[in-house]
Amino acid sequence: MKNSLIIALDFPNKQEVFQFLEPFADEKLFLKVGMELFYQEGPQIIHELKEREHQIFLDLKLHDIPNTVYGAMKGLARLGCDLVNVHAAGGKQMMTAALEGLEAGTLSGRRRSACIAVTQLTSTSEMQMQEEQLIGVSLQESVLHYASVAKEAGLDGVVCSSQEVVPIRERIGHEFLTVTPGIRLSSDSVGDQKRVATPELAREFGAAAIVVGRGITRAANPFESYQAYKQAWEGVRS
Ligand SMILES: O=c1ccn([C@@H]2O[C@H](COP(=O)(O)O)[C@@H](O)[C@H]2O)c(=O)[nH]1
Repeated sequence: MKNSLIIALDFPNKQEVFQFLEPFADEKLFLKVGMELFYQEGPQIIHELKEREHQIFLDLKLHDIPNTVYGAMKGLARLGCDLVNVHAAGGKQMMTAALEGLEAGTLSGRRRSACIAVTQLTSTSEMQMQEEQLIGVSLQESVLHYASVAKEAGLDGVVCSSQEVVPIRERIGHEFLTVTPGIRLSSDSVGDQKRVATPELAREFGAAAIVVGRGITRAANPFESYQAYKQAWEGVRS
């Protein structure tokens, strides 16, 4: 998981996924399946990607009452994904229930999926957070608070922007995973993301993994673009 580049498969169906993956035939990738693809293709898409020996982040961002999240995670655990997630805003009890569900549903002899919590979406700016969520602290404080609650609930890490990686690692420790979307090369358009960073900057900050979607999937040459992101992300690690 550490030092991974995770490709967000934001496609409407599996035909487009497998067409996208054609040039990557020799690569074992870390792939993120989100709501768009999972709601169309269901669990079968996970089985098919795992058969090809890719690692999977199932990004469904569960957020509901603890009992419902427990049941949902128990079911998802059987898919054997490497990483799953919830929204930290669901609270500590909900996050604990998510972990309990995962543990209850993990098949014997298998490792349970790592579970992380979304703090503040990378498409949220400080002003939006304060005005729309009526949160009266800085965005960094809000992210740090959610990260601390996720740690107390026993989760393995968080989804945050690269900009919050250093304070999270200082407060919670270097083993706590920081998975960072909102990654752009300096030549890319930012789109709907607000808190962005280049792969180089994410590496310098110490992010555990970066998530890249459109910069690769919508590139004229996705394979070349993947190589460019990978080179920038891997750089020379200290
Ligand atoms: O805070 C978050 C949480 C999840 N995401 C997901 O990551 C990718 C990013 O895609 P890009 O095309 O590189 O912007 C996407 O699947 C989001 O659902 C996020 O961006 N921010």
